[in-house]
Amino acid sequence: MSPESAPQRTVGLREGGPPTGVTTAPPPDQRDASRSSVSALPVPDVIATLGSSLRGLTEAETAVRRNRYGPNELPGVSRGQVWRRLAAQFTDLFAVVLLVSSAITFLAYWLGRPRDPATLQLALAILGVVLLNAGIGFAQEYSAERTAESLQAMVPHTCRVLRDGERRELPARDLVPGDVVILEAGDAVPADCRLIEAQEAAVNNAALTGESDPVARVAEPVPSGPLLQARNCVFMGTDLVAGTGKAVVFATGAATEFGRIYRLAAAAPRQQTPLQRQVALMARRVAGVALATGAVLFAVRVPSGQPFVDTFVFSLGVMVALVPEGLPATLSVSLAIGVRRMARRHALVKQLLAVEALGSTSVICTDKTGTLTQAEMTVVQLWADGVPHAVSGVGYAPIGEITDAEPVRELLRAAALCSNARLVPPTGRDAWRVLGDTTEGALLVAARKAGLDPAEEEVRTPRVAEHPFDSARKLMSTVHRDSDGTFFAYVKGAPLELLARCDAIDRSGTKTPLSDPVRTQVAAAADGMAGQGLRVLAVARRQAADPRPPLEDVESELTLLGLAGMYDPPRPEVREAVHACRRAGVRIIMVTGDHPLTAEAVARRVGIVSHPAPTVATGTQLDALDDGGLDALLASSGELLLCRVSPEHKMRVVTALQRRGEVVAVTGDGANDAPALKHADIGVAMGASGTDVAREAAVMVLLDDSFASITTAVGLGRSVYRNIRKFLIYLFSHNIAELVPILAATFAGFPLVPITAVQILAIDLGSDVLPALALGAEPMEPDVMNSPPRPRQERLFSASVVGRILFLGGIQALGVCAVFFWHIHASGIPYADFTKDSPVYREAITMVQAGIVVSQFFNALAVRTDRQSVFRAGLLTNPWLLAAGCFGIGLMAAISYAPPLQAIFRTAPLAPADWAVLAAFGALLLAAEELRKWVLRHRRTSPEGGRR
Ligand SMILES: Nc1ncnc2c1ncn2[C@@H]1O[C@H](COP(=O)(O)OP(=O)(O)OP(=O)(O)O)[C@@H](O)[C@H]1O
Repeated sequence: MSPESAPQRTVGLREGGPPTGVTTAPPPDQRDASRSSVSALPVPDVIATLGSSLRGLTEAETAVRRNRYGPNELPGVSRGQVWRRLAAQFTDLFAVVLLVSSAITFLAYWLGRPRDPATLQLALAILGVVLLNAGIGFAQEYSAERTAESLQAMVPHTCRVLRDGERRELPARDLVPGDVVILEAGDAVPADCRLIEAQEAAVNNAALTGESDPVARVAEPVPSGPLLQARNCVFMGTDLVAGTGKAVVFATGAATEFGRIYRLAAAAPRQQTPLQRQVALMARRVAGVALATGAVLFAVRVPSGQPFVDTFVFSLGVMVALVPEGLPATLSVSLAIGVRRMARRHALVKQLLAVEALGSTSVICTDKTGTLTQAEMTVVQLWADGVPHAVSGVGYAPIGEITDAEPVRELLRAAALCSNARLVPPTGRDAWRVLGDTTEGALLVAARKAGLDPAEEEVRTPRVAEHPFDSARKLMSTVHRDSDGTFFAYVKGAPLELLARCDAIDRSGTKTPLSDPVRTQVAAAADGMAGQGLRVLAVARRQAADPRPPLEDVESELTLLGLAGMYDPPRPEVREAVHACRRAGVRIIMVTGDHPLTAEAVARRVGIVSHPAPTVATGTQLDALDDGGLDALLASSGELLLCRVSPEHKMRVVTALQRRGEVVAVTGDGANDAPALKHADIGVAMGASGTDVAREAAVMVLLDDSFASITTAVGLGRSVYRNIRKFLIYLFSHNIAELVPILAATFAGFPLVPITAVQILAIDLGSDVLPALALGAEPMEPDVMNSPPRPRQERLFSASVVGRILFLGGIQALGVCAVFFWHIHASGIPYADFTKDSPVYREAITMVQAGIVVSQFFNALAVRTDRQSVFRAGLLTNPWLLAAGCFGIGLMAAISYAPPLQAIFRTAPLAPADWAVLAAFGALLLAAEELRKWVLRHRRTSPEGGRR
């Protein structure tokens, strides 16, 4: 190969990085060809192809390549996004409306003759609102994103590299194709590499394949085939779990296999959550109403001879008053509180709005192993030579009783040889551990209980080839060289799948043809174990003609050695969580790769199944159904188990459920679960055992992997939604109290406004914010899981919510109109004689502002319950709310009495009798609400459907 052609081939091995204009990426077929040739070429040729050498690259060459291929980073973590996110805060509809209003007000101030400082104040105040909201929104999103980033930080920060023949430690992002990296057990692989040296190397490919069993790696060339299966390649995001090696990098950053999956997952559009949709809709409507009202007022006042600029600023002020400024911040803070509460209960939510979607979750599709069970397998039953044998002992400690019958020993010897897990003895006070797949770990434990030493067996009959486990085939096989030079293949896997590939059975060491009655007997033995909730594996053997037989040859004409049944205890907390879901009308569908009988037994143990005959469908049955059939299956039964399914089935089921209008939460741990996780309303990944690709695709990560944490999160999600509804009613009702007096004054021909825009902003951003936040942080109500999930179509602004806003806002508006006009009329001054500085006018507008603040205090108490009396719920149960209300009244008192604030707000000091009148109005509001709730409680049905 000529040196000039080398870099060209290298480019062909990656897709990311900035274009150079020197060499272009070859077409996909050539690219794929060069990718697979990486594994097929002898070491010297690979190194030459990649334009490198055994001494690594030179510094000069790496500089050129870094420029050409860019840093070895996954897309999406670049800092540039931060600015885009910040800018996005200003493009939301609230922000745009407010920014335009502020700009126009500035213009009005500038053009005004004389310039009115009140106009400038208003412009600045509106701008302040936008900046404040954007700042809060950005800070929250950014911190949530940082959490997500740190979760997926699996690409190592540093790595050891040979450069100019010297060993160096470098940031992993500096790696380029052609670099030679040095790997040791425990290292995360920093890029996609071809091994050029390997001593006993094994990797854990869980991040890419979802299978956590360590697989052996070699440096020799292997036949071309799927790159991910090449035994001489190691990939970014995976770990070297044993041995050492040197490897030459052939793909970095986005061009790696991990990068490809990552990009695929990122490309699938994330579903909008119900609240996102509703808030967007509401924002549009409110902005529309605000604009229309401003325009109407302008149109009414200009012909009546009011100064043009004044009228314009006044109309704008009303418009701004109508936009609920505090809403976005309150909404995010309330959701953030939900996120924090969930994190405390082991559920880490990556997106704020997912908190609320959790609250409307109507179906949870859950895995079995690890989520419902403890993922701690113990072989408790064996079946060999036609006889069942019990195994005693618990956990991974190889202590327990087992028969020493030869067929059992041979069964366990084969199972142990065909395993990649490792058993780690306790160090200090911790227990025995399994490194790798727990199913295989359990088999190793059983082998040791039978007196076998798996390591010794491996030395006596070394492994020469392996066909790793995959959940579609449900089998794994290895080929070994026996001491006499013959080759044997050992295969283990799901009983039915394996039995179909057997034509003989081992009878006391003799190969006997597998007759149909014996086949039935084996299947019955497997079903018997599965029926007890055991995970069952069959083990078989065959002699192999050569050391590397193709898969079809290895996994055919096998001799069955027996069955192993392992118990995985249910998580103790799951039963109660399942019960809570039942009460809450949340359907649970178990989706598992395991045997239907095992699945059913486990489902019964944790309470998912109580019916004598639940609906059980296998992956094969799902394949036979068209979309209509699948819809019918999902509609037909409450208790449904989907068994022997693949991640593709999971995706299909999620889509079908969503078609039926369900809000679906789905769990997943493998990389190939990513599409289903992304597509679901709530993708739930496992924090302890899942892959990072799954964690990236999911919106929620369970730190403890337990199903119970999903249920808790659903409860908290519901509670957040209720709280959001409370503060929406609270915030919107006072908007009516602000708007109605303005309209009343306009239509009554009063020349001035009963409340100024700056006063309104003081309410919206001063006295109202803290009570709204306190409402958003109300503790979870005990009955939150007693009602069915909110229908997906249910509007946040349902008829009952809008009705309540109008009811509460109407009473407030009546009150403030009454105090305003009573003040004005009691003075006896004609309307036309009022100016902005008339003392009576200043008193009247102070009364209006204070009237709203005081009635909002009572309003906050009233909205805490839907139907129940607030006195029964306890007036003091949310002390933050009382404190926040008192703060608001204190702030209002300062605005009324402190001279500097009086100057800004044009207010006047109120007399004690004035406060008493306002308090009486507030109490009236609370009494009216109590009456409404009483009527509601004594009617048989209510739109709130039995809630508090
Ligand atoms: N390491 C393994 N080697 C061989 N066969 C295995 C191995 N692990 C599992 N099996 C077999 O394949 C079947 C399916 O396993 P798989 O891991 O795909 O299920 P799963 O979806 O992860 O199950 P769960 O829902 O319990 O998490 C098992 O029932 C078992 O019979």
